[in-house]
Amino acid sequence: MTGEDTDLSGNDEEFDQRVDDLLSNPANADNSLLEDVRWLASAYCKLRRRVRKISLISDRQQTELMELNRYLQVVSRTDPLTGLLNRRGLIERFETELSRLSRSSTTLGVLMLDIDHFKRINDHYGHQLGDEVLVALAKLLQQRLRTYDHAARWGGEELLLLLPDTPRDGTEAVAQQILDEVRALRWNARDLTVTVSIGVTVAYGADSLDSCLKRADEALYHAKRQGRDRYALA
Ligand SMILES: Nc1nc2c(ncn2[C@@H]2O[C@H](COP(=O)(O)OP(=O)(O)OP(=O)(O)O)[C@@H](O)[C@H]2O)c(=O)[nH]1
Repeated sequence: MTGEDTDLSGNDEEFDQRVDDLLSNPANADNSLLEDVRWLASAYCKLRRRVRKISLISDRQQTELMELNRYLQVVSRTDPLTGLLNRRGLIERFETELSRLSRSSTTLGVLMLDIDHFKRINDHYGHQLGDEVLVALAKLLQQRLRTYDHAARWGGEELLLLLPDTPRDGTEAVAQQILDEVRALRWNARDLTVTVSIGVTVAYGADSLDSCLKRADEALYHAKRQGRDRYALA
């Protein structure tokens, strides 16, 4: 067969042009292979379209997969009732903050907060109001804290707050403000007053997660023992 060049590799436009040239060349008019070339060129075009479609789909699937992954990352670290971080989410943030501390001279305020007599609230006003109390406290904390603070539901009625770059007096001031703001909240059940107790500690340098949690827990225990609706320091 006569053609300037029988190498059909290269880009798509070039390929199409070469096939056209081959087919329209009068010297090839009687060539018995012409039909085969026409058929192959058409099959190749169809194949090309399919490959394009498949790669578009796989790009879209990849984007969807990445979005799903991001969503799962958030959901698996969020408490469904309050929208705060869950324990897993907070542990990750805590470890990041502690590793930052080990390379700086700043301090990290840690507050472990527990609703006082929550069992009585549930028993007296019902579990649904108990849930409402948890949601309202979470909202108060989210509004109260700075954007780079971290708030989590640590357990049933226990919340944990991390205040990066916050010294002891600043951490105590936040604890006192939270106590006052929670006490001032008003509820649909008018005779209900909710208070919290807070265990406060401050992490420095090479502090470990376990030791911070232990101190915050001990401090919380003291706050409860000393009469609740207060913070204690460890
Ligand atoms: N409504 C509701 N209650 C919960 C939830 N998680 C835990 N609780 C309840 O919280 C109560 C905690 O009770 P306790 O550990 O005895 O503590 P408390 O009554 O708050 O007493 P103090 O901590 O000593 O002041 C239990 O009755 C749990 O059932 C929740 O998601 N929603």
